[in-house]
Amino acid sequence: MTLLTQDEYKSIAANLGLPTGAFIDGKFCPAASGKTFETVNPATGGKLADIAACGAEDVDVAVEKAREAFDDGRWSRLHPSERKDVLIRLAKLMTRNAHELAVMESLDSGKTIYDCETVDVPETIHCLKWHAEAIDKIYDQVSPASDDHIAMVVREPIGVAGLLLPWNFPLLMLAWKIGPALAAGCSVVVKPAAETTLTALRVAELAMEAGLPRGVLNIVPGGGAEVGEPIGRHMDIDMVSFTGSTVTGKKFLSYSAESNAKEVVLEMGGKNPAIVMDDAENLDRVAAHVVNGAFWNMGENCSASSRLIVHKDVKAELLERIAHHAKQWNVGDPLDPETRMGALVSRAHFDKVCSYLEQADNVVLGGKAHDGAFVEATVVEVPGNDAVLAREEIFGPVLSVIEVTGFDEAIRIANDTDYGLCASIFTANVKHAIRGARAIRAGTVTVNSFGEGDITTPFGGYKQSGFGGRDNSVHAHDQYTQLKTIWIDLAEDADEAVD
Ligand SMILES: NC(=O)C1=CN([C@@H]2O[C@H](COP(=O)(O)OP(=O)(O)OC[C@H]3O[C@@H](n4cnc5c(N)ncnc54)[C@H](O)[C@@H]3O)[C@@H](O)[C@H]2O)C=CC1
Ligand code: BAL
Repeated sequence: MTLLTQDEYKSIAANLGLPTGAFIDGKFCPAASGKTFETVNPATGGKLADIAACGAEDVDVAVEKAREAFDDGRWSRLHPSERKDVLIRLAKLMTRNAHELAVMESLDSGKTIYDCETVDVPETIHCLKWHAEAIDKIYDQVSPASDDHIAMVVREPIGVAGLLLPWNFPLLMLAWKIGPALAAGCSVVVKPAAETTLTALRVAELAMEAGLPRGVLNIVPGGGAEVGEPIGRHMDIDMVSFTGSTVTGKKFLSYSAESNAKEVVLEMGGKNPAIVMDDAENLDRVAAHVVNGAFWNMGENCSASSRLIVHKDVKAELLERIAHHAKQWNVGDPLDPETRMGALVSRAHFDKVCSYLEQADNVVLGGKAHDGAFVEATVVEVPGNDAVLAREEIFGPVLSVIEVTGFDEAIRIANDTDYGLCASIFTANVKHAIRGARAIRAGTVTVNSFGEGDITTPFGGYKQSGFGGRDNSVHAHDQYTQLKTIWIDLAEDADEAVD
């Protein structure tokens, strides 16, 4: 991806046509109530657009249209390779409109244009392509039944899926959900986070241009109580896949139990440890990974390494090197391609992060907040793992440092959390690396690096970080399909028939 100049990005921003309606049955429409809500650029506080503020009535229409599309087979019963072709056309259209999508994403969320151009947009496109390419290569099975029977085990699309998105990776989380759901043949009703609705609406428009039949992809903007809960409680939605906070995620279990027992997949919060042992090689490289893990996307990342669990013998040197690397994470105008840390997503979230900064007694680095929802890369030493800053998901650029004296203590502290999304361990000792990776109760453990794996590896959490399934990889496909057994009797006579 070739980056443009700040002026060129500003010019794209000034000329953007922003989508503002709900997207239902292949077209934009106002909310049934006629209400709208403002979406703002968190870096400036300026209004970007008034978006349709939908409610339960709009969810009902979107589900009805999604169900119609699913039942008549206009998408669900296409040959998988035909679905693949449409999704690949969508990926190509997104590539053609990549700068526009990146600018829209940056304006709406405060993310840096650098990340939008180099990560969010290309990974979104890659994700859609990957699931499209996979779909005609995942085979059904014939079970090893006796000579008198043949049994087929087939995967069918689950039906209408409700997809609930967070604001920290608006495009990428859309792709993580619609990629496998649409490839599998489902119809979907998407609720973007109210803070970041624009790019999902634009993708829906591009999907129509790519040839996706109407009714298959519906986007219903609005608030959690107004749109999210009606999706969770809807009697004609077959499953929901949610990414967001643990508090809200858990509500979907009640919604499901109190409605139609729909399947629920939850990808929730994290308080992810980065363990650095005294034998870790190349502390400079380790520091670069720790800084990237803690501050990338302003720490607004469920997999952010927000707890540094470091051996006392290397702590001083590591903190020095962290300070050196953190200086490169400059705060600035998100549309400047040199900026590495943009604005937090909203004034409300900024206030929440600032309230944590106020509780920090021993700030080693940063600690300052600036108007326009900007927070510096911050490192805080905490007295132990019981400190609020070590336990709660801050979702901002704040790294809490906990000192330990040995491997077993490091693992115990790493696991002393309600969460279990990701973890990393830095050590040259192969036994510690493997024992640590096995002992840490988290869905992804990286060794000598920070990361989430990639599209080929499943992503999701243990404990209160996840429930019911995984995003990414072929396993994501499981969420959006169900298994059916077709049992065929081949017996010739009555005796064999009842065996
Ligand atoms: N793990 C993750 O990826 C994310 C974690 N968070 C954490 O959550 C905190 C709060 O951020 P929020 O935006 O409020 O996250 P949230 O978890 O409340 O929002 C996620 C999605 O759920 C919807 N929602 C909210 N309340 C709902 C309800 N009662 N019923 C149904 N749907 C509902 C939202 O509109 C949004 O689309 C953040 O400070 C951060 O700590 C936020 C976003 C992503
Ligand atoms: N890091 C991808 C998932 C999330 O932050 O919500």
